[in-house]
Amino acid sequence: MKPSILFIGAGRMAEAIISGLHNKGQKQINQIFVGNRSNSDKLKELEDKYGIIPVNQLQDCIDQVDIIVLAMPPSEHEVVLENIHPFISNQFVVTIAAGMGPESLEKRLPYGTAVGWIMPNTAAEVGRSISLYTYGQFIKNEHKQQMEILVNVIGDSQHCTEEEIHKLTAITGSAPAFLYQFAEILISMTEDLGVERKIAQKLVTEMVIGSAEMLKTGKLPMELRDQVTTPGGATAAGLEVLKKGNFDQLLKEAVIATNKKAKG
Ligand SMILES: NC(=O)C1=CN([C@@H]2O[C@H](COP(=O)(O)OP(=O)(O)OC[C@H]3O[C@@H](n4cnc5c(N)ncnc54)[C@H](O)[C@@H]3O)[C@@H](O)[C@H]2O)C=CC1
Ligand SMILES: O=C(O)[C@@H]1CCC=N1
Repeated sequence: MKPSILFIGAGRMAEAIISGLHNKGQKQINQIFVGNRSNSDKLKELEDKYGIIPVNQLQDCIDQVDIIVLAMPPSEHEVVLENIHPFISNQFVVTIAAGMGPESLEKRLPYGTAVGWIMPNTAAEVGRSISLYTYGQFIKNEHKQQMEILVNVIGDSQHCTEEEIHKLTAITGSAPAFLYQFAEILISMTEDLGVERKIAQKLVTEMVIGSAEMLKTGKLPMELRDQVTTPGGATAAGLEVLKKGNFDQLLKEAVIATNKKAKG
């Protein structure tokens, strides 16, 4: 039987997964219910775009669903799990929140509840997330199939341990923001050189896409960097500035700070 899903939280990440289910998962799922803390306009928008069923009282629909996706901020998990606890029978409860692994879900749900954790990224919006996922201890085959539906409609995926996801949250979940920061600076500098914003954005975007395609060939980043860096040439002068400014160390510190904050 095709599973029905309840999303709790109707933000950016929930919409990206709902959109993926709408576009690619229609044949594999039954109904999608969505509940939000506030903002009924957002639920109406999702209803119009994807045909979801808006939910006012979560407890009214929990017994109609097979999967519950927790798509609200990590800080809201405690209260939401306490509220839904009495209504959980045999639903598969999956969180997408940073720092909220299966262990913390199991502690807050009835003993024996099947739980999972997905760490997606915002490229889910275009079906290109690399999503990390893991399970709790009460998982059955049907839950693995349900997890596959969720991760496959938003891109590629990698099964990990809970501990690995804690450590990799910065790398696959947050580092897109680091890359966008990098792009923003280059675009802004290009504009400062007198290039129109639209063109500047195109130049930097195509440079990033081309570089990503090169990485996909399987060549090592070091090898690709060396290909760009003519000995004694222009790029070497730029890389030297990054080295002197401790770019490597700064990036490492950003990763460590992100994971520290995510784990709470
Ligand atoms: N944005 C990102 O790149 C990623 C986000 N995540 C996780 O996804 C989750 C959602 O993040 P975003 O979609 O970016 O945030 P968002 O701010 O766009 O969405 C959060 C949604 O949760 C709702 N909400 C808040 N408290 C609630 C409650 N008590 N009950 C029901 N709904 C409630 C809000 O109204 C909002 O619709 C977070 O837990 C975050 O850690 C995970 C990976 C990447
Ligand atoms: O910033 C955050 O907390 C979330 C987790 C990974 C990406 N965004």
